[in-house]
Amino acid sequence: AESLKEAAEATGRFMGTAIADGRLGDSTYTGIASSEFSSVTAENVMKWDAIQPQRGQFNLEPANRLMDFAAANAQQVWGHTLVWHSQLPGWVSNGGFGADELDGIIQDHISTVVGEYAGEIAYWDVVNEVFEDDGSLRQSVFLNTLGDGYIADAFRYAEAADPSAKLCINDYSTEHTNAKSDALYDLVSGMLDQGVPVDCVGFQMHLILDQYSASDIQSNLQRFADLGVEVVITELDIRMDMPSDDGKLAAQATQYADVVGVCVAVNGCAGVTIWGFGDADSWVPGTFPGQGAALPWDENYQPKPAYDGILQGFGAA
Ligand SMILES: OC[C@H]1CNC[C@@H](O)[C@@H]1O[C@@H]1O[C@H](CO)[C@@H](O[C@@H]2O[C@H](CO)[C@@H](O[C@@H]3O[C@H](CO)[C@@H](O)[C@H](O)[C@H]3O)[C@H](O)[C@H]2O)[C@H](O)[C@H]1O
Repeated sequence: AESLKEAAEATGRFMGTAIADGRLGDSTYTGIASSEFSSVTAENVMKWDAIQPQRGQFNLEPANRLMDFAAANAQQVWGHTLVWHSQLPGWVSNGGFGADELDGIIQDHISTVVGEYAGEIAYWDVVNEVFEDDGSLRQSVFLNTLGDGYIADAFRYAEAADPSAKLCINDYSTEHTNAKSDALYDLVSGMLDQGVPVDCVGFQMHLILDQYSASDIQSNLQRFADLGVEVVITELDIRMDMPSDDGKLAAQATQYADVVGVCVAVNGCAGVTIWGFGDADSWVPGTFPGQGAALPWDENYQPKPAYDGILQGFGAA
């Protein structure tokens, strides 16, 4: 295979990346983004604080830039994200709205944003990170004002706005079998029983070098796929303690191969998206001081051993 997207395509899957809006004017960046990936996710510009910064004021230009880029490169677009406790503008998080008004605000946000791109965005992260690591529902203005019904309602609003889009619930630290993935499993199977239009489950997979079990990740994802929903790896990166060295980079390549290989082994795993592709654009160093080098291209957009690891995971190297 000449590229990651071709390797993925050969297995009937997509290969995606998060796109940093600020890089779309950089030809080295866009060269890789257009040639290696068949799917793109907005890293930030489709989040509530960016797309509806003030009530009723929708800022679509940055999102449209991504839509235009994807259209020009025949790429699928993954919408990220509609209802999330983080990157929420103050007018929502501190609005002090009653239940009916907040419910209306969520419905208006979803119908406007999803409606704007109806038929153009293939997948949406409808709700993001609704659980705490212990499996309890995360405290948020949504849960505290509306109760847990806000989750199913968000899916119904998205379905009404674009029946053609696949609607996903997305979270992190759910790749292994644990209290959080068990709670997610119970929520998804419960919603399916109630006829809530959940089409897919996104596993972010912000992993740490050498801290994973491929066999456990595989059986965990398979149990979700056995519910009849698609499973997707949505934000993959594998961070290491800096400085990196040849041994760590080789281990990282093996870990990328194993994780991508899990997606290939799981019937119902639709694709893999990495959370950016160049270490210079990664969120990791800013959030985890002393850690980094999490992505398949280095600071100078040169491919790392991890690039071949991903090809290997798709059975192309
Ligand atoms: O945290 C990693 C993942 C976890 N899963 C959900 C997924 O959405 C999340 O992505 C990360 O989500 C983070 C916020 O939670 C993003 O970080 C934000 O990214 C934004 C856009 O670049 C930053 O906002 C800019 O900040 C600048 C200086 O502070 C301002 O000048 C800009 O106006 C402002 O847009 C925020 O500070 C920064 O916190 C990361 O880029 C993004 O990679």
